[in-house]
Amino acid sequence: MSPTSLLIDRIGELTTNDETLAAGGRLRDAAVVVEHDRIVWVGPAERAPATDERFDAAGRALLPGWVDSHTHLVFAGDRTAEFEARMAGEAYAAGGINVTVEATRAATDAALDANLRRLVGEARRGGTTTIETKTGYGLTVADELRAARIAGAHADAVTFLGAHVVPAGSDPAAYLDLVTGEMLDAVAPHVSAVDVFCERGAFDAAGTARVLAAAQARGLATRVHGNQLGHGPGVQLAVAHGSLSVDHVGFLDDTDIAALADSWSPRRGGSAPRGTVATVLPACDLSTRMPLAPARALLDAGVEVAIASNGNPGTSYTSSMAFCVATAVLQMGLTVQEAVRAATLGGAIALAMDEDGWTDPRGLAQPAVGRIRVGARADLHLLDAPSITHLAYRPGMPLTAAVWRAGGRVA
Ligand SMILES: N=CN[C@@H](CCC(=O)O)C(=O)O
Ligand SMILES: [Zn+2]
Repeated sequence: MSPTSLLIDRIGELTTNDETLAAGGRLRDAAVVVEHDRIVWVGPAERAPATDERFDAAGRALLPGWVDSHTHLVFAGDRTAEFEARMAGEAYAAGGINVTVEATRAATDAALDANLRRLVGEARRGGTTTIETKTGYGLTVADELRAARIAGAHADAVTFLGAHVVPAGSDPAAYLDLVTGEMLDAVAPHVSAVDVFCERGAFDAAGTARVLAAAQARGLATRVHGNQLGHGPGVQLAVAHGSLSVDHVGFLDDTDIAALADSWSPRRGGSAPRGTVATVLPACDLSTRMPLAPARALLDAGVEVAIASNGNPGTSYTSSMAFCVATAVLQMGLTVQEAVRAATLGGAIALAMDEDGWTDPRGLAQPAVGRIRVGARADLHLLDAPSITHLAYRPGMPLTAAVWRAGGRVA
């Protein structure tokens, strides 16, 4: 029996993120053919091959599904009161994390699983087809292990964030020993990367370096939450350790931007085979009333930038990548094309997952998502709009018309 093939045609504007297909990666009056979970043909609609099924895009815009490379969705409880206090003028502090830790530890496996399923479902309905999520609200060996297992049932990539904060009542030195030893050993088989919150009130430079080294010793990729609440050593440590991404990047000086840019320069020194992605989190910047990360300056310097939701109950309770893209355009000075690329291919480069879902700790895997081209996973997002420009031109409007993930319709 021949495989079922689906033709999506009459695409008014196709954003591919593939410069080899067209200048700027955009095609007009295009078509895409999907077989099973893969894209098998991309080109002008009038040359499309015959297929078993057809979907009429009716002149609307098609783009890759969002790749949300930074979320914290294994949690229980909510932090409405903290948010209200912040909107009344209180500053965000890392300590609020412990409120969610307490609620998460008290929750049943079933409750955590149901909440994660709900949030991933919300994300999918908004066009997200690849999602990373982190542990980090358990902070005991058993609770982190359970978070990693539950995360693995719903997310495409799972990151260990035992080094989120030192849990209330723990000795900082003993906790760092635990995170880099027994906890990491327990969680390692269930995660593809290790993250650390390098910030005042969380982990300092020495602690961060220890976490990154321990992860690398176990062959795991690394990421850093860096420069979120003030200037700090997070960006420099991430680059020095060859981390796949450093996320938040709100407070950067020229040397931070230069270090990130150098990491992507073909002339760079050091042993890391590729650069560190700067992941900006616009919804978080707004929700914490922090300055928006300098995404424009990062792009201008030649840094690979990703946009992610940072979905979590404390600093960014949203999974809307469309909102993040609109904010990046309207407030951070990106063009719509730059923002869409950062929220799709940028995230895929940050995750560095190959087609089997394996994360290359050195970041050299060719991402199977984030692009519309032959061989890519068929993760497609149809807008109820003629172009991606409408994502920023009509901010806040429900523009997702259809979503396919690995060839299957999910919204
Ligand atoms: N910065 C550290 N972690 C999260 C916040 C977690 C929380 O406040 O619950 C973040 O990325 O913003
Ligand atoms: Zn985060």
